[in-house]
Amino acid sequence: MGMMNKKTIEDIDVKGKKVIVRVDFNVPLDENRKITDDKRIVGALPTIKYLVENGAKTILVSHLGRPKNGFEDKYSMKPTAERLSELLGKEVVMAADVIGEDAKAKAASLKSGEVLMLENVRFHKEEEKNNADFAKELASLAEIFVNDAFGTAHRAHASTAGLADYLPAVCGFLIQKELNFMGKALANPARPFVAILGGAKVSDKIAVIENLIDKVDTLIIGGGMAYTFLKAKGYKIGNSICENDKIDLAKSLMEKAEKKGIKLMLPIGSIVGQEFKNDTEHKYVPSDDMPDGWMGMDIGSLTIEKFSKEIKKAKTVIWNGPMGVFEFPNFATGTKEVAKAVAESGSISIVGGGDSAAAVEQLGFADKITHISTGGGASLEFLEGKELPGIAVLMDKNSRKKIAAGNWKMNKTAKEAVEFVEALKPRVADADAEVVVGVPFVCIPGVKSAVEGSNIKVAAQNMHWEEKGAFTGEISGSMLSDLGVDYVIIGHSERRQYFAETDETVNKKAHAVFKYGMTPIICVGESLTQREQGIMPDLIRYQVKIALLGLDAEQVKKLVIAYEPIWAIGTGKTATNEQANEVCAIIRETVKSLYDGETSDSVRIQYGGSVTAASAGELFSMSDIDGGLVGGASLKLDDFEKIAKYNK
Ligand SMILES: Nc1ncnc2c1ncn2[C@@H]1O[C@H](COP(=O)(O)OP(=O)(O)OP(=O)(O)O)[C@@H](O)[C@H]1O
Ligand SMILES: O=C(O)[C@H](O)COP(=O)(O)O
Repeated sequence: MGMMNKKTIEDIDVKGKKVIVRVDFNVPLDENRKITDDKRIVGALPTIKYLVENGAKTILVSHLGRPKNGFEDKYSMKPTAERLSELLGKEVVMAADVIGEDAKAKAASLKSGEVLMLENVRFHKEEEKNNADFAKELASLAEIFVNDAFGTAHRAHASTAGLADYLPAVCGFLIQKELNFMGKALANPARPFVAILGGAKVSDKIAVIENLIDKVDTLIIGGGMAYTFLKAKGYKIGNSICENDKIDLAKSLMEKAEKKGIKLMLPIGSIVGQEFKNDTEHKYVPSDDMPDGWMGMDIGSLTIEKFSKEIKKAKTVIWNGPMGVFEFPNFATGTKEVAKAVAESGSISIVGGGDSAAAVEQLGFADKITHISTGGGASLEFLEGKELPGIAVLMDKNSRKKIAAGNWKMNKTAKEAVEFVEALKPRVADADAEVVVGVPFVCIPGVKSAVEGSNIKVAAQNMHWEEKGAFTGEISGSMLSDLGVDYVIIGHSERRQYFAETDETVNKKAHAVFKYGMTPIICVGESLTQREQGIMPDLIRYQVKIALLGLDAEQVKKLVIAYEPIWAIGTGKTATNEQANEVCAIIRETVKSLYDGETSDSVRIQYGGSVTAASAGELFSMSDIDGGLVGGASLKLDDFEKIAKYNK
């Protein structure tokens, strides 16, 4: 999940800021240094245009080719700057160096909305060494680092990873797209999930197979690596490409697939040739009758039919590696037909890898593929489940720990409360969410000692803001903190409705809760009438603003805000996931407008209102919902356990 929840350029304020963007402008050039394929420059346009339109001072950095001796004109980024200028319809300033005086001067004089292209970052050998001083020099040109070069994200170089040691790091739209599609396909695929692996050698794709075999429903294996598997099954494979030292591995992978009920499909026949060249004599042979002196160079028509049938049933397809020696026209049919099947499957289709991507593009299927990865090796390593350095260094979007807080309201005697939490402890010991029980005052001492040493926190359901005095029936902060209370729920709609709680008293209480070393859970929410009148957004913003008045950013980062639509409390009527998330997002946006992005990213916002064991999982996975304030369901062991373990 970590690899997918990364901050993007939309999560950071770029206006007026110097933003260094690692792009992948490693484009092919002909002998006259003319760009023969500008798709990588085109691919970076959404990010660059966003930065220009949002007033950033954009500094682009990329490598081109493999320069070995410092500056060489043939590796200059100049042609890419000129092409980008044409595509943007505006000037792109070209620096004469990377971290030299010219680059520094031009970066310093950039105005909002302008774009500067640095020279080839690989003119400095420190780039690929990820030399810290070099990364620091490069970082000194800017205030924010955006990585939008997925193709080099598997490399820990200064411009792809080192910059993040000195600058806040987010991703651009290209990398965001890679993470969304490939990350989601691997983490939570629509099923049936079919992976198609091909290419030359098993050794190139072992890690992918081992990572995918636990995730897929069907694994289709073609290309050269299929023959190692066929040999492992006891078939003769003639002169077909084979890695004899991988036979046992192939056997164990097939056994594992069998045990896990994964369908592992191999060619049932091949187009074989006598020599490894296009115009060699070739014919069809079934896999169980491969003659000596011949080598498998493509999958046969029956296999194409079998693979295509399986692909057409898929809801998610990942494909890496051609089905045959695709670069020879006589042996390209298998790859073409598989590309066609993937394009026509209507599945969420992801194609990674140089040849596979080339196949779908050359065949005109590119627009029917959901996502064609821009990275060859990078997408392979992503599919292997590896952490890519250029992604790992980016700031996490949402590292907020979910919180499952029970609000028992006026329920359970002190004895019943202790019995309940004693039973609850083992059930939630391995919960990923923070577990809190909001108990009546009289239960606090007993519950506090019962939960000692466990992961269960204790909340009070209210508190007075004064330290002490003539407030009959009230409880002060010092009394609660003396009992070791962790959280205090304030501003609950029932207290607003029955006990004259106001936004102003909520604010006073919030300050008092912090004063005594505890953390407030501040409730806000609208009535059905207010929602129907369309005043909910302004009301929520108002309630949040008054509640937080005078609190500093550090305090707000710690506290919890609970969105509780009054019409959903105790009614069995839960807000939809979208409704709940929409309001939580309004609350987060309000916090951002009052403080800053870091504070709004840190504050936890939970939903309350008829949360159940069944609804918690999806609710808590919404982007702006960080857990739940749970009434009725928190009084039932099974339900509250399931809510606390929302993701298991
Ligand atoms: N039956 C076969 N026998 C020998 N070589 C094969 C066979 N089928 C495919 N190949 C070779 O596989 C190579 C491509 O494999 P590779 O794994 O690089 O695919 P890819 O899609 O480019 O993936 P990536 O970009 O991730 O490396 C081609 O050069 C092709 O000749
Ligand atoms: O504080 C609460 O938990 C809310 O009032 C929700 O109560 P409910 O889950 O019983 O609707």
